[in-house]
Amino acid sequence: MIRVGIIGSTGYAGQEIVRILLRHPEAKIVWYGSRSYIDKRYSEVFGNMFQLVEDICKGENMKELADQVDVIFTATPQGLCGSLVNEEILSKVKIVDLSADFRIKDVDKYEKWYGIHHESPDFIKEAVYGLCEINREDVKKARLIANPGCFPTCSILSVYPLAKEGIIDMSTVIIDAKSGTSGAGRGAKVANLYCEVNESIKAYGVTTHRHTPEIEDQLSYASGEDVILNFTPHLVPMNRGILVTAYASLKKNVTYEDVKAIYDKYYKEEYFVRVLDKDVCPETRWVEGSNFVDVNFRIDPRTNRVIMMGAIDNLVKGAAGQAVQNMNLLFGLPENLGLEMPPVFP
Ligand SMILES: NC(=O)C1=CN([C@@H]2O[C@H](COP(=O)(O)OP(=O)(O)OC[C@H]3O[C@@H](n4cnc5c(N)ncnc54)[C@H](OP(=O)(O)O)[C@@H]3O)[C@@H](O)[C@H]2O)C=CC1
Ligand SMILES: CC(=O)N[C@@H](CCC(=O)OP(=O)(O)O)C(=O)O
Repeated sequence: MIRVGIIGSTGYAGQEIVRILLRHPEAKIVWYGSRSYIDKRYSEVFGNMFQLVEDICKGENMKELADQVDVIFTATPQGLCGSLVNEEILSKVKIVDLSADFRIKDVDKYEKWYGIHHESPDFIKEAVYGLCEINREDVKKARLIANPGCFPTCSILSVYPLAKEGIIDMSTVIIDAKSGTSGAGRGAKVANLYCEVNESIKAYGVTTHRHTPEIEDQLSYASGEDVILNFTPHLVPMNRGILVTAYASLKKNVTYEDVKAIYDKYYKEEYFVRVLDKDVCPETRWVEGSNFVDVNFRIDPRTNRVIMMGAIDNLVKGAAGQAVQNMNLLFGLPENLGLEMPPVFP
């Protein structure tokens, strides 16, 4: 049995790890970490866990935790995992970090986009970017996983096959994305109050969103080019879900069948990536509560562009589900163990 500690178990991403691992046959949570609810019963914080979790929330104590568990999930704000990691800890325990601290290889770029000082830059090189569909073999050998961001997960998986095969002009890529409000976390912020969000949609972080360099880096590795792109997220009045619509100019004449064959080449064997039938557009409602990524595309012959689309649940494939997928690989388990829940609807 894998012993699990979760730092940040009382946040949206952390509670989703709890929900998933309660049904995982090979994992047991032994540390429910919190900052604000220390000594409170976990089920007092989340009523859905009443009579399911009897544990009491504990403060963050990395040293003690590393002696008691096999893997630590850090579902905490940017900068925290970076301040906790060191050689002693990593020699005892594996870490799956849900924040962005180890996702961007260039520390100056990280510090510029996130506006914080990185406290353990020496470990950035070793960290593996945990997008399992692309980096599976490296994840298996890792000690420290940088769990991808929610927008990047959906954006990269939507565009990756065509970037990798070189059939799109990477200088023309535009990614338009929408997210439900759980993407912003459980902390109280005026911008996320019901009246501020309900019945409205807005773009935010236009030209400055911190997921831009993460997406650019990964699509640069895929295409072999230095990718610079436009990424514009929008906040929509729903709890969960991310929808990506990405645009790029085609470098050559291709048919539906040509492009479909490329998506199939990369994703046919991928349990969690569902390439939808012709002309079916991904919808967040069809992936909610699941670890699936639904993708599809359409060619627009009038503009010679391809439109690439994807949908995920930001808390599952965009955070906790992907983190558990990484845990499974780290411990030599089947990748989809404990993650086979179908989407919920309605
Ligand atoms: N929400 C999402 O869709 C996604 C989130 N992520 C990433 O996951 C991480 C968590 O996000 P999310 O769950 O949304 O955020 P929340 O604000 O909902 O939760 C943050 C968690 O971190 C804990 N925490 C905050 N500061 C500290 C500290 N100094 N020491 C220990 N624990 C602390 C909080 O504890 P307490 O509640 O006790 O105060 C809480 O459990 C972030 O890095 C985020 O970027 C990644 C992908 C998607
Ligand atoms: C709606 C909303 O506010 N979403 C968040 C997504 C943050 C997130 O998921 O953070 P990671 O970088 O760890 O993926 C945002 O745009 O900042």
